Amino acid sequence: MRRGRGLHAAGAGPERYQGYGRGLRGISLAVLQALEDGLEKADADPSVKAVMICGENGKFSAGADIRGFSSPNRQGPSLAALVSLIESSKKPVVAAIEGIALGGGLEVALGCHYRVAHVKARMGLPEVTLGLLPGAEGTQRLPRLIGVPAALDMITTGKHISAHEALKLGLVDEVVEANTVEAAMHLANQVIGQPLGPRRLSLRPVPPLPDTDGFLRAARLRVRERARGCLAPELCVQAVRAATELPFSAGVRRERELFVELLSSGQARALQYAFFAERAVRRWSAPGGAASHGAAPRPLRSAAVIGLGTMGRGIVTCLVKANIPVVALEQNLEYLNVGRKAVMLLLEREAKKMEQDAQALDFHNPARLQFTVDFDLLRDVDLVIEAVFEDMALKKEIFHKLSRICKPEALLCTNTSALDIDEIASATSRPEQVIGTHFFSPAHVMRLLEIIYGRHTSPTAIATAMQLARALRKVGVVVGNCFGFVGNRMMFPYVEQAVFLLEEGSRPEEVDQVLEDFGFKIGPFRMSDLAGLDVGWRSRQGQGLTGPSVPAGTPARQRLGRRYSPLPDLLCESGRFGQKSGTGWYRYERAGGRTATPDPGVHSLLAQYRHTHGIRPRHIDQEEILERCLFALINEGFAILAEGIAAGPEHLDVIYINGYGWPRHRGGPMFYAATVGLPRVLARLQHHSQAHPDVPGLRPSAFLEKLVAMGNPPLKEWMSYLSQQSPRL
Ligand SMILES: CCCCCCC/C=C/C(=O)SCCNC(=O)CCNC(=O)[C@H](O)C(C)(C)COP(=O)(O)OP(=O)(O)OC[C@H]1O[C@@H](n2cnc3c(N)ncnc32)[C@H](O)[C@@H]1OP(=O)(O)O
Repeated sequence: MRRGRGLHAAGAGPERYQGYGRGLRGISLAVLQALEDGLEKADADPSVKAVMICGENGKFSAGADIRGFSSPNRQGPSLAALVSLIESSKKPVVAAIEGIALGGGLEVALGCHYRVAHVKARMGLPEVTLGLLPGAEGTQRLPRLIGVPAALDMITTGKHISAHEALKLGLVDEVVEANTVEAAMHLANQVIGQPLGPRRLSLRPVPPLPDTDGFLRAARLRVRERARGCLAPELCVQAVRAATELPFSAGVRRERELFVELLSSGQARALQYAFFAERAVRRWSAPGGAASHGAAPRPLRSAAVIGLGTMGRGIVTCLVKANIPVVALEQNLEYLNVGRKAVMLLLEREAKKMEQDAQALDFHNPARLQFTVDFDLLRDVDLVIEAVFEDMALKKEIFHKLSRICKPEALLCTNTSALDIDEIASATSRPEQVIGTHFFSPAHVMRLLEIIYGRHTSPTAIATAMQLARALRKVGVVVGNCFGFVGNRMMFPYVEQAVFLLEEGSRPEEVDQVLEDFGFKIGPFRMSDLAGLDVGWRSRQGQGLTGPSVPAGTPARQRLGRRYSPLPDLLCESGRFGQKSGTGWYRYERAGGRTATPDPGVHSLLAQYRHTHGIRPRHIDQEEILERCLFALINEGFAILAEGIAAGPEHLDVIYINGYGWPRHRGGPMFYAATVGLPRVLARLQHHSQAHPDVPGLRPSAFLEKLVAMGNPPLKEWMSYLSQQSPRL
């Protein structure tokens, strides 16, 4: 609720109370105080017959100030008390909901006796995504208004719903296309004198279900399954259960207890950190001095995608969904037809998911989506995304062609997960226009877009790529150019450590279980099977780590002077490529099957391998599995920060949460390291590297050592301890 239009009284002439804070920054104490004062004044003033509450600048409220939850000095009027005050007003109170009513904002609206929403308004209780629950009595009022199933869905998912959905659910009384404030005032005038008792949600019973207990038990299991290890969804279910079992006031007490439990959990802090980290990475800077505030993006009115394999298809789909006309190009008609069919299938599915907006996709219209084998059609596009397979020579050939054909200002993007952006750019006459855009599979689903600048990439190109991320509704993170960039570079030591653990005595399913219990969606071996073991195999062959180019006489477990595990290569040599072939680190019901079963074939392969190399298997406990995998990944993160490849630890965390299945309620790997404490991370790495001196990835990074020596400063200060960042732009 914002200054100027915070609270209006309707009836004997509208009256205005001022002094309300800044809506999108959350409801401040000043807003709470002003609303309380305004309501008391309105109740005491006989000339005021009804009250209308609205926001400023077309936004009702984004809810409580999230930064306030971690402030130790939270004092002043409480939001819950204000909501009760609104509900108990003797004069009808109408909420005029424009823009957004989220969290505490929606709870204020639930305290009102009537709610009018603008047709474009969106409403929700997203507290669960911040590790909390709607603690201003929302878990008690919403089920009374819209019933347990719909309320539980909103509260446990935090999803935003449209005004039309809200009307269908009975959350709002009216949806208007014109002036919401006037419509609310009109309604307020109409209801003057009508009894308010039935409109006070705290006095209503919760609509009964045939088997409320069974419904809530099933819901609890569902949320546990959906958000493994995450507390908030489960406590949300408990709060709604309280609404069904207790009188309103006791339910509110229970809600408060659960809220306090969540607030003091580390998970709320981690989730709120993730919220702000995702916003912080929008402000990018690169070591040469280029930064988001000084760079304007170019318009993105049309795009082309080269290569219609798995990645290209997903990228075309997200461009079409973002309303950007696309030219999709393949090398020959045969591949083009296969790609076209696959893209159309994806778009049909997306259209079905979007239901009423499906028409808007309009993907049968050639002006929106065109398939071709003719490079000439790329002449006028604003943006090209090359998504062919990871072959440097092929990519360079394509970029050479693009630099001859495309208009000079076109942004030339390469979708690569590891290759050198500078080398690709060197094939063009305009390296300042070349940038890496690393999409994650499936590209139309995954939220992350890693944006990699090369030595010559211009600030305008970076700004335009960030704009692309926003248009595609993705989280764009700008990083520097190195092998594997940020995400994959940190992933290598994690997976490598997991494989060393197999050599020493673990089984794939044991390692996966530990990491899945930690909260990863899938462990490293299931993940490798899903991605296809042949992908890494080809890459290692290209690097000369396996295959015929390995010099004769190279020891089986040594490469380039360091320990190497050939286990993944052995699997591939025996035709185990993961899900696609029906066998990998696990066995599947058929080629292309998805149900992983521990495979005795892999167990005997491991036993044989250990025997061949004289390794005596040992029992490896969960703590060692977790520490060696996670701390190796985090250790690489510190090296990346020290090299200036990323502007801060938030970047690494946002990449891991959005692209690699890192559990959001643990805040990202670098936040996790800060939670564990850097001295402990360092001590455990030292311990493991002493125990396994030849295993790579465990020797602590110099930056981690430095931070510990400097007294373990808080995460937001880490970067100030780097003496110098390597200029990369
Ligand atoms: C016993 C004690 C009981 C206490 C009970 C308290 C119960 C109430 C709890 C709550 O209300 S928790 C908050 C619930 N609200 C939210 O989760 C909304 C969060 N915000 C958003 O989802 C989005 O910001 C938006 C509102 C949908 C707008 O998205 P958009 O992309 O347009 O803008 P952003 O870049 O995301 O935001 C702009 C700017 O505003 C900051 N911000 C937004 N909401 C809040 C907030 N609630 N608190 C503090 N700051 C907020 C956001 O960080 C951005 O800041 P900058 O990056 O520009 O600095």
